[in-house]
Amino acid sequence: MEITETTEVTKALVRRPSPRLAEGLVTHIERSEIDLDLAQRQWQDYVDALHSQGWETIEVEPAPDCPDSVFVEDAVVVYGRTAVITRPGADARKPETVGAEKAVAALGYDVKRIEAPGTLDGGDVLKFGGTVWVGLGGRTNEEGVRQLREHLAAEGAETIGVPLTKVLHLKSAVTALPDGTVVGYEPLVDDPSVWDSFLAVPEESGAHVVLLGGDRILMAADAPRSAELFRSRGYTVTTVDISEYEKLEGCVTCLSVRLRGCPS
Ligand SMILES: NC(=O)NCCC[C@H](N)C(=O)O
Repeated sequence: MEITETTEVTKALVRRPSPRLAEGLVTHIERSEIDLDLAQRQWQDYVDALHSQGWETIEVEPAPDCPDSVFVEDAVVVYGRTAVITRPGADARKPETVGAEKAVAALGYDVKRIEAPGTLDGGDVLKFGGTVWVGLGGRTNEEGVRQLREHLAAEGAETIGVPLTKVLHLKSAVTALPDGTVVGYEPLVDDPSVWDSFLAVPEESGAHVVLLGGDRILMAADAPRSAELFRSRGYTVTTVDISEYEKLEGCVTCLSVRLRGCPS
């Protein structure tokens, strides 16, 4: 879709992949070999796709010693003027928050933190229409949800914990279309009845959409039938190949943090 001059420019945080990417964690799938060169090209294509859709990207300082740091969404949850620095459930990922905090503080966000014994990964946090659903699975615990609820209540959000047993993060299972319909690949969704409006998609990565503004969405290239389903509902779909990140249980959602209403 052509971007007109009147399209709102929105910002997104991204973080370039670590040279140690291949050492990233895998939990629910078998480890397979990562092609680092290809991963770097795919990351650049992802960033280029955001630019082509009118987004400005801001790079969080690289964390070369953190293999999973490219999955920047897990380190910070942004809601309105509040940025909640997470406390990732996997110890290897805890140092990633340092750079994320610098980035959001520099942008003028009101910075809050998840403190021990709370744990929370940003990939577990699905926000839509004033409600925040948080997956309670391997990475996020009840105390993490309680602290997030407290931080986001000040922004008027209602935060709800939901069960998560089949995939790494809540947003590995479900995301929301621009009209609020929650999309998920049913074999991997614990309880679709949590959402009033749920649409089953035919492919696992069809469950992952990034909202680009208006009727535009970004999704992975390996879910063509889901893309067709979204097009038939009137959405304009951009696709990116993120195969190397999927080998580490990453999705399109976790490679950026979209900053609508950024303070600066
Ligand atoms: N939000 C996300 O879906 N993040 C993906 C994180 C993948 C990484 N290998 C991890 O296990 O933490």
